[in-house]
Amino acid sequence: MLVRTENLTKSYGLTRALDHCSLRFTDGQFTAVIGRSGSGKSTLLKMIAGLEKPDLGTVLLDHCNMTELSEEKAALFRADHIGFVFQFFALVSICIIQENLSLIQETGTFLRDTDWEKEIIDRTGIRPFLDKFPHELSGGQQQRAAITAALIRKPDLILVDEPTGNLDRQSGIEIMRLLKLCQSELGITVIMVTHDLDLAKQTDRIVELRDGKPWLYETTDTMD
Ligand SMILES: Nc1ncnc2c1ncn2[C@@H]1O[C@H](COP(=O)(O)OP(=O)(O)OP(=O)(O)O)[C@@H](O)[C@H]1O
Repeated sequence: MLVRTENLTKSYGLTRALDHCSLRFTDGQFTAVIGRSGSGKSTLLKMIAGLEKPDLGTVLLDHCNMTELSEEKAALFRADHIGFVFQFFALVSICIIQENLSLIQETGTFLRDTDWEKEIIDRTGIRPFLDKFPHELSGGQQQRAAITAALIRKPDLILVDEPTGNLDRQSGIEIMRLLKLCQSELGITVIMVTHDLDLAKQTDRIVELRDGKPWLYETTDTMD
């Protein structure tokens, strides 16, 4: 999915979180969004997902103008096209992992594809945990389950916020391997917010936000 933001501007009271932010994320590209705390990274993800409306500017996901959709239509579009992986895992705590995966498949217009479900469960390696509750898993295992949940509806875009923030190093490496697999083998556009420059350098491209505006870097010539 091609993602474009044009002049995206959003203020909260007197704080300008995004300031005429224009960016382009090519179809199938893995981009890291970095920047200091408060530079607007999470706000950018929320706007791209249509979770909040900007004060000014547009978000285009392929040919869909997210900023013009009603809340209901934006929710359906998200369910059909966007997968989310957030730092504090988006799993329902009172449901076992299998139920979590089923819940995700029951919204929007997605027709359940059991072959795909099996494949993705094997690739993320969570089959042994399907009958467990989230609290019975380690942080890395929970994050793998969250990535499975994000992938199970075959999204065109995955939005990731601090995927390895509270994980040990080995689990972090495993999560990055899975995210890279989403891009390289499944052709999904991945946009990942992170504070971790080592993670960012593993992607195709780094975008730095400063005061809600982009500074662009190519991965090969960044900050070494
Ligand atoms: N719902 C909100 N209400 C008020 N202010 C907000 C809200 N969301 C974000 N902000 C402010 O907008 C600015 C950008 O916030 P944002 O969360 O996008 O930054 P960030 O780069 O993701 O920060 P961090 O790296 O700390 O998560 C900050 O100054 C923040 O305090």
